[in-house]
Amino acid sequence: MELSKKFFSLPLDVKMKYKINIGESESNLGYFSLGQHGTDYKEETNNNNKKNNNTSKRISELYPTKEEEELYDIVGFKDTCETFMKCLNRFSIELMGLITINLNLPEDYFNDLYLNHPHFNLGLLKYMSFDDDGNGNGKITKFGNEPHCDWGLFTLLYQDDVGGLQALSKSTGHWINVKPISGSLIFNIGNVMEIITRGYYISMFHQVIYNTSGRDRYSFPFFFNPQLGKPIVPINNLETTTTTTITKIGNYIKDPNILNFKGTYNDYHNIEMNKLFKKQN
Ligand SMILES: O=C(O)CCC(=O)C(=O)O
Ligand SMILES: [Fe+2]
Repeated sequence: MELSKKFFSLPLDVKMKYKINIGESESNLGYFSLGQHGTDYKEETNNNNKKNNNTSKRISELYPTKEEEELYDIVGFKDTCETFMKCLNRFSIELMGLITINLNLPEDYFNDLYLNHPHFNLGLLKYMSFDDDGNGNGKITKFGNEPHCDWGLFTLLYQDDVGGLQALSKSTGHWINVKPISGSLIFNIGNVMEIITRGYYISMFHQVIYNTSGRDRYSFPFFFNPQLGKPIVPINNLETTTTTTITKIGNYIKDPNILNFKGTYNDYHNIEMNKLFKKQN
């Protein structure tokens, strides 16, 4: 937490050295400055396990070098991010095991499909606190993070104690505050989990409200996804009771035919990336 606060307090020109490179294959990696997200009022940097799976085509560095860590007083930044990702990856694999139990599948069901080389991303997010109320022309136009569903299998999210994350209740259609609980992680189902379980688990619309709390908010989402080249394979013989009912909130459209998706995780990732860039252009 302290290192991430220090990272975000570096001068903008330093942070921009690690900026996202739109057009690269993994263009969601790196640093996004405030204002680069349309109506989202957040700063963000994303790292993944590219060193471990050797699939990254990213050219520029994602992290400050050792010398830069010394220079900017953020010694341990890269190591801490990598250790955190390693622990969350191990925990995610355990969670996939628990999911097999819940679905009455053999315990090793997901091993070859998704768990040999999972693709994961760690986001470090800062939602700066603003003085205005976020309203324009009487309606809310500003968000911390616009309503959306996460894309992959699931997300594990650490949030500080400021608050602002909300999840959409399917039964009432109202936003519910996801109150910070010290020492906890939030488990959030993503779209790919909905596809492979044929809607047994449904991905959750969530948003972060525009921060006017008087304190900057920090959160660390860890996105756990299948390997990019692996096909998304729906589980046979799974009795499903529900299907996606809510498909559009704000600017985010969740494909109403999501359960018919066929292709690799990379194909799915590209569909979502294209939606994101279309929205931003
Ligand atoms: O900051 C948060 O609490 C949520 C972040 C989030 O939803 C995301 O990055 O996908
Ligand atoms: Fe999210």
